[in-house]
Amino acid sequence: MPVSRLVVKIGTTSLTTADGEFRAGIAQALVQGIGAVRRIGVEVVVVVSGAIALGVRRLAVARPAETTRLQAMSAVGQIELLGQLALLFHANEMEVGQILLAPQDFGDRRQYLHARATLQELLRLDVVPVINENDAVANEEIRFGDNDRLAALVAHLVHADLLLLLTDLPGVYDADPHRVSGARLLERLEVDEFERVQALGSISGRGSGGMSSKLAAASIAARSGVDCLIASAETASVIEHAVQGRPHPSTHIPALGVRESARRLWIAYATDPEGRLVVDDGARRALRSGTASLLAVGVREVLGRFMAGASVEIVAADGEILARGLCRLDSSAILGSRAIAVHRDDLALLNAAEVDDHAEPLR
Ligand SMILES: Nc1ncnc2c1ncn2[C@@H]1O[C@H](COP(=O)(O)OP(=O)(O)O)[C@@H](O)[C@H]1O
Ligand SMILES: N[C@@H](CCC(=O)OP(=O)(O)O)C(=O)O
Repeated sequence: MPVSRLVVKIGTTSLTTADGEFRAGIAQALVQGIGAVRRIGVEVVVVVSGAIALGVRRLAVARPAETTRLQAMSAVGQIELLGQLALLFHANEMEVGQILLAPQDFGDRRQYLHARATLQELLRLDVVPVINENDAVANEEIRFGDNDRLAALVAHLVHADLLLLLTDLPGVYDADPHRVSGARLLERLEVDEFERVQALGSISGRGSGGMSSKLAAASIAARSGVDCLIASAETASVIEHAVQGRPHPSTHIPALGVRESARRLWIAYATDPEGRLVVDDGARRALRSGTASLLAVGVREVLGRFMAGASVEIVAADGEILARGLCRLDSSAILGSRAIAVHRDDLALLNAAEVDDHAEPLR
């Protein structure tokens, strides 16, 4: 299928050196690639990472572990990141507009519609939207923690045809090549084959997601009806090749023929569960039907302490993970209650092959 709208995500490891310097050469090549595909009519939305790494370098401190300090680093580095990128875009005769999104924006319908309207307006004005996570104000508990998922949710938001995740390796391997010698690149991977991959977090100390967050992003994309390619930012003409077919080497994760709601994908892949509900067989069957809410009477055990509104994992007694959802009750109020624990609107089944009655048809 020809690509008319592309979301390209460029990771920290591509845009910064190990010392936290901005990699102007790579950035310049990618901006030129974006210019080239725009000239053949492809609309492009860019998601970038690297604010924290640049901020750490600017303030000449060690990379902090503490969230508030990381957020402060991001506030400093974001200015440099967008400043450097804006210079490159302007030099290549493109206008850019910055959007900082928080994860909650995908859980709140009004915020979601606001973000979508602004993005659409930027595209109408022929401006390239450049997005990063709004680290400085993101809620610690439910941060994305990485921009891969953010990019995938943005791909859903703008009805992209393709999500291109650019990183430091040519794609997904069966194991992390930085840790396992002889790891093999997987050229094509279906969402239900992810167990073939030993995907681990980043060890670069700069990027935060690693390959596991890229696979989560690919799942979101697939369930949004969007194809996903994972490739190296250093592959020559990678953006041009991605819209014309595919770059070699790369990993292609094909779209599923559904478009689930963004809110559901946010619940499934971008919230951090604060507890677990172990449910009985009747509740498991009801959940599997895809149309039922989880009633508190079907919950056998509650693990963890959380307040109403928290994200929870829903598991069967044999340990099978069934779903994620936002629980309407405090953890202490579930057992013995006859109320709805997780409403079907706040529930996301975790099996990609599920039938989703809320799925919107593809456009
Ligand atoms: N199965 C895998 N295949 C490829 N890379 C993997 C795998 N598992 C873990 N990784 C790690 O993911 C890293 C890329 O993620 P990350 O450092 O977060 O980059 P980015 O900044 O581009 O998001 C790779 O450098 C690699 O060490
Ligand atoms: N918002 C953060 C993103 C960190 C992050 O997700 O990094 P990466 O794994 O490289 O996409 C930043 O700009 O530093």
